[in-house]
Amino acid sequence: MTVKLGVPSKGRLMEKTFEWFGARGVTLGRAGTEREYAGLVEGVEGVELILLSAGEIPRELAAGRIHLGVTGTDLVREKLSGWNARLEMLTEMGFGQADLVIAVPNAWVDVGTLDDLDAVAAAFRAAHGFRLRIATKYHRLVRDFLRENGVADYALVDSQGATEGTVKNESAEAVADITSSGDTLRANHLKILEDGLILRSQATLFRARKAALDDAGRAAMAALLRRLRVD
Ligand SMILES: Nc1ncnc2c1ncn2[C@@H]1O[C@H](COP(=O)(O)OP(=O)(O)OP(=O)(O)O)[C@@H](O)[C@H]1O
Ligand SMILES: O=P(O)(O)OC[C@H]1O[C@H](OP(=O)(O)OP(=O)(O)O)[C@H](O)[C@@H]1O
Repeated sequence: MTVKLGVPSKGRLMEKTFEWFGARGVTLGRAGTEREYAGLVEGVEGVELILLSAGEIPRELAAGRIHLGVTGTDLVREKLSGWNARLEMLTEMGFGQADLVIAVPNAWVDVGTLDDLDAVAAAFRAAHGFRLRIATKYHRLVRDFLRENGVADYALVDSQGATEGTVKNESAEAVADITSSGDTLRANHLKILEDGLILRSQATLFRARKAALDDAGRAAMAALLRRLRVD
């Protein structure tokens, strides 16, 4: 039985993951064209590369359909309740660093903290007859964070991309999204609340606790982890 390794299928996470494995003597690559999601592995026996959306990797690991997977800690925490019981974090990989934050328009000069947001949210509802909208794709993490911080009078609006644009487009008043350099927030005239950091994330190698392996698979897993120096 081969060890199934799930890696993001595109963009910076895929490229950096290939580099990270390459630096440890394991060559990962695409088989065929850019649109083909089969992978190649060289330098270690018995390992199969599966290219997947970064957002699907947590669930594939939890279901035991892949044995190892690379994705952001933000996506694992968002997609899996009780993630720790289902996945084991093997190593942080030192790239894909990003912060999940709550941001509001720069023009809201009186709003700098979550308490201010809470106050504005109540006033907003009274004035407009609907709740202040926060656009995000991180529903679980944002709801938990706002509940813990006593902010209740809001509605989440689902946004699967270009989230910072929702304020200008008037489909939300605030956003909860990933920021790295801060360029996207600045370009969209948004500021992070002083206590608005929900979590810090980076690309991480995870192992599925549930995925079964036979003797040959266990030997391949041990050899791979030795090579990656995470055993
Ligand atoms: N600007 C950024 N800099 C560094 N890491 C980032 C940045 N934006 C997102 N990430 C991280 O990259 C990972 C993948 O992000 P995202 O879900 O946006 O990927 P995607 O390319 O849209 O993937 P999918 O195929 O799932 O749609 C997440 O863990 C996220 O934290
Ligand atoms: O702080 P910055 O360095 O500007 O990076 C942050 C941006 O990067 C990500 O978007 P991505 O490019 O992955 O596109 P998306 O909108 O489809 O998520 C994230 O959603 C932010 O929009």
